[in-house]
Amino acid sequence: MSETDSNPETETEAFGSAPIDTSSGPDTTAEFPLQVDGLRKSFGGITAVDGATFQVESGTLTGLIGPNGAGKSTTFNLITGMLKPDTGTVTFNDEDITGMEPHEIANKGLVRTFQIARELEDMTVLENMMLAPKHQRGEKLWRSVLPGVRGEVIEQEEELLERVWEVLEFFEIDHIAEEYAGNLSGGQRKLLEMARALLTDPDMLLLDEPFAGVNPSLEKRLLTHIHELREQGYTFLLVEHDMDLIMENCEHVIVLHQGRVLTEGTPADIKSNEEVIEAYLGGNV
Ligand SMILES: Nc1ncnc2c1ncn2[C@@H]1O[C@H](COP(=O)(O)OP(=O)(O)OP(=O)(O)O)[C@@H](O)[C@H]1O
Repeated sequence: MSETDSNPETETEAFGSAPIDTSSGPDTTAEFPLQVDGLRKSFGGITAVDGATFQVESGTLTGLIGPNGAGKSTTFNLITGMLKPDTGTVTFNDEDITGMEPHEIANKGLVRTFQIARELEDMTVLENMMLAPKHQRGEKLWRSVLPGVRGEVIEQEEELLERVWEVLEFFEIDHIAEEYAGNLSGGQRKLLEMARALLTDPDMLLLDEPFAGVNPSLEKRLLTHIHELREQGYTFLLVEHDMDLIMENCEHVIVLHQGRVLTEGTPADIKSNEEVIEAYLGGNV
């Protein structure tokens, strides 16, 4: 068992991550890269998402909240192509992406973090990074392997490796590059998940409860990285149950209730909104 796994205190090291090369950062120009319009999805008799309409402004950390069963996960799955909507549209960077496959949507720069799959637990952090799905846009890192151009392939691998280390350093997990993913603590896994997502050169990241099971010091570190990336122009949509965390970190909050947007606004607006309080208490709105 690794030192980092057995001793969570090692996660409390000081902040100060390496700067990341923004030349491969987001290149979106849309003011509202993500637009969701009239999204609806039913499962048998249950309408999970019922006409959700909202948009996310570029370069913001926007929170998507709502009581249990409000439709947050289903909305995420509809946006990222894991589910197809019954009606409604999802637009990303001014392109209609409704009904596209998850990998096509990821290739467009809209990426969600994924838990480290079981089969990746027996691989090191570095191997996990090397196996992360690569972005095809601009073919920056991962052009197809053409027979007879060995030099070019080696060059691309070196380029990828350089980028991998850059991202590992940014998330301050370069020192555990040789550690097996299965030995990581909950928080370190989350950092690796986000590092893998960043390697795909996204414009926008969808984070579904990224702080679940994360100790407070690593939570702070994750948040620091998210804010740094946001300042570099990345856009975030965050589903999170911890209301204090949402209120302290998001500049805009969208409240889902019974599959549709109940209200949205600044954290201060949301905190004092009677309808929101009632929705969370289970009252009728
Ligand atoms: N695959 C499915 N089949 C049947 N019902 C589903 C399915 N997925 C979601 N639902 C139902 O749709 C509604 C919305 O669920 P969803 O998971 O999207 O809400 P949520 O806001 O993410 O909830 P939570 O905060 O509890 O995770 C719930 O009533 C849920 O039971």
